[in-house]
Order: sequence, then C-alpha cells, then structure tokens
Amino acid sequence: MSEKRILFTGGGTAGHVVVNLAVIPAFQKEGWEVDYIGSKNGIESELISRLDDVTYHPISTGKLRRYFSKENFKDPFKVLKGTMQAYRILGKKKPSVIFSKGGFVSVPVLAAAKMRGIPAIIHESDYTPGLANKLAIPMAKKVLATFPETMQFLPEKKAEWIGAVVRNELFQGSKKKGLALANFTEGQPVLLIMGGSGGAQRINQAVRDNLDVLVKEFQIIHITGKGNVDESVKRAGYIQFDYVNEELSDIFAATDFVLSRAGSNAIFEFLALKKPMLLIPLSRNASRGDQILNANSFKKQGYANILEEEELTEDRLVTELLNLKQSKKEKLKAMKNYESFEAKQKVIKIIKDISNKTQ
Ligand SMILES: CC(=O)N[C@H]1[C@@H](OP(=O)(O)OP(=O)(O)OC[C@H]2O[C@@H](n3ccc(=O)[nH]c3=O)[C@H](O)[C@@H]2O)O[C@H](CO)[C@@H](O)[C@@H]1O
Repeated sequence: MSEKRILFTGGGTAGHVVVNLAVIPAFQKEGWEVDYIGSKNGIESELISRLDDVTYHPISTGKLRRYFSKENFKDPFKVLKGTMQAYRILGKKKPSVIFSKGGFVSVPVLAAAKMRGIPAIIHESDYTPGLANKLAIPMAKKVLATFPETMQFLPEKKAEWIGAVVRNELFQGSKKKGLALANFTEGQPVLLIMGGSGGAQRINQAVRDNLDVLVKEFQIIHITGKGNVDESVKRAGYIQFDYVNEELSDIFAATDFVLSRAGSNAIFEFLALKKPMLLIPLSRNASRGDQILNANSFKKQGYANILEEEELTEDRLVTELLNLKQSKKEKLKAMKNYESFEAKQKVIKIIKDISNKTQ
C-alpha cells in the first residue's frame, strides 16, 4: 500500500493553528504521514512541536501590517523565497492533499501547491475571509467556513459550510483539577478572562483597574498573553497565566463565565462548552473588524453580550459582567442545542475525498 501523506499549514496566531491541532491526530491514527509548513518563529512552531511525529518545515514568510514599516518593502522577497522553499518541500514530500488554516504563512504554500498541482483545502473560521485567505482562495480547490454567514463572501463553487472544529480534549477537562490549579474553591462563580491567543492589553488593564470590585463577585482566572503577567497584582481569588496549553481543558471545566475577545475559534469553544460570554471584539481601528462581526452573530443568537472597546470604561466593565451573571439562564437556554462534533468529521471526510481523487 502506498504511504498516505498530508501537509498542513497555517500560523501567525494560535487561531490559525488550533483547527490543525484538532484534525492532525485523526489522520495520524489512520497511519497518515503528517508534514507541517509554518514560519520559523511563529506560535505555530511551538504549538506543532508539542505533537509527536509531525515533521515541521519552517519557511521564510512576510507579515501583514496595517501600518507603514520599512519591513513592508522586504516582504514580497520573503514571500517569494517562502514560495520557492515550499515548492521544494512539496516536491520532496509529495503530499496528496494540503489543509490550510490561513494566516500569512499559508499564502506561499498555496502558491507552491498550485504550481505542483496538489489540491489544497482552506478553512476560514472568521465571519469574513482574512486577507491571507482572500489571496489563497483562487489557488485552492475548496474553502470551508465556520460561520454559515461567511458563505456569501466565498466563491459559490468552492465553498462549503462545515461549522466550528473544536479540539476533542477541551471536552475532557476536570472542574476539580481546574479549581485546584487556580487554588479556588467551589463557592464563588469562576470568571475566565481570555484576550485572544496573544492577550489584550486593553482588557488586561481594565480588569486590573476593577479588580477590587470584581473579586467580590467572581473568582478570576486571567489569561494575559505571553509576557503580560503582572506579578505586582495579587489578590485572593485572582490568578494569572500568560498562555495555557494542556491545562486549558481543566480551566474551561472550572469556568462559569467568560470575558473574551471575539476570535472565532475561542468563542466557538466557549459555545461548545456552554459558557455564557461577554465579548469585547477587537476594534475597527486595530483590525478589519472581523471580530465585531463574529461577536454580533453570537449576540444575535443569544449566546453572548457585547461591550465595544470604545465603551470600555471602568463602570461599564463591572456593569456588563454583572449583567452577564444575571443573564446566565437565558444564555444557557440559547446554547443548549448547539452541537459541535459533526464539523470535525466533515472536514476529515472532505480532505480524504479530495486526496483519494488525486491518488
Ligand atoms: C489579533 C488577531 O489577529 N486575532 C485573530 C486571531 O485570534 P486568536 O489567535 O486569538 O484566535 P482565536 O480566538 O480564534 O483562537 C485562539 C485559540 O487559542 C487557544 N488558546 C488561547 C489562549 C491560551 O492560553 N491557550 C490556548 O490554547 C484558544 O483556546 C483558541 O483555540 O485569529 C482568529 C481566527 O482567525 C481571529 O478571529 C482573530 O481576529
């Protein structure tokens, strides 16, 4: 029997890696060889290195900047170099299919795949496609979407709605372990604060400014983002982590309420685990506004409340968190029938079908 080989790509932020983390073990279990193309120093190299038996290939990559920088002039050359590196890797490894979770590192991989005639599948987890995926879609065979609303922005012939892919292990956490990890008790409800995989300075500051009031209402687990733990802030019932890996499932199990950015993977995880959430989407000043659309979709369905960053004043944060506490019942009712298991199986089937056609 010929060796089955798949290549994954995606990176820049954890949101462009976690779907790959969810899908890779399923292919390994069935004997597939797995390669990954990512950047040298991006978070994907660290997250993928935690998996066994995945061959990681770093390539040169540009970065998307929404501001002027001298680096912007060097980027086209880096992307060109990355494309040549990816072309060589694909020629050597000969995967029958490529799965891309997006982020800028995926663009040269998709270009090289097109040149090699290897079919590629893209996953778009945000409400509207990001720039990297917009560039890559013409070179892909298929585009899968998390939000049903995203279908209107994708080419009809290539697009398929599959829903959110959530890592299995997130459903297997232990509340007891999560509470123990934070040194918390069963009493007060637990509020998890997560500002996206990189943390959110604005949210971190607002939380710290209101900590004395908030610890009277909640026990608080604050994921600050790498390098953002403030050791000088200490309270009973408050604990900080910069980034959490394996323990995340236990922390989720111990969580009653969430205060978060509106990155799509994170909010679908909270939904799948039925956690009432207050979302502070990344503002239009700092992004293309995709998190605002993600958050609005969740609000419309009754899963989340929204506090816009422009309205993030001291009193509003506390008021909105108290409102969230009050609205627990209705949020849980809205989330009750949401099921997330099918999406992963659908992705795996689509990848296998396309791979079979090329063999
Ligand atoms: C600033 C930015 O560009 N944000 C984008 C980025 O967000 P970001 O990288 O934050 O992505 P998401 O919120 O979608 O996902 C974050 C993922 O990281 C995991 N996690 C987070 C913290 C932690 O300590 N441990 C951990 O494992 C979460 O469980 C989740 O699976 O990609 C998302 C998906 O395209 C977009 O919606 C966001 O707009």
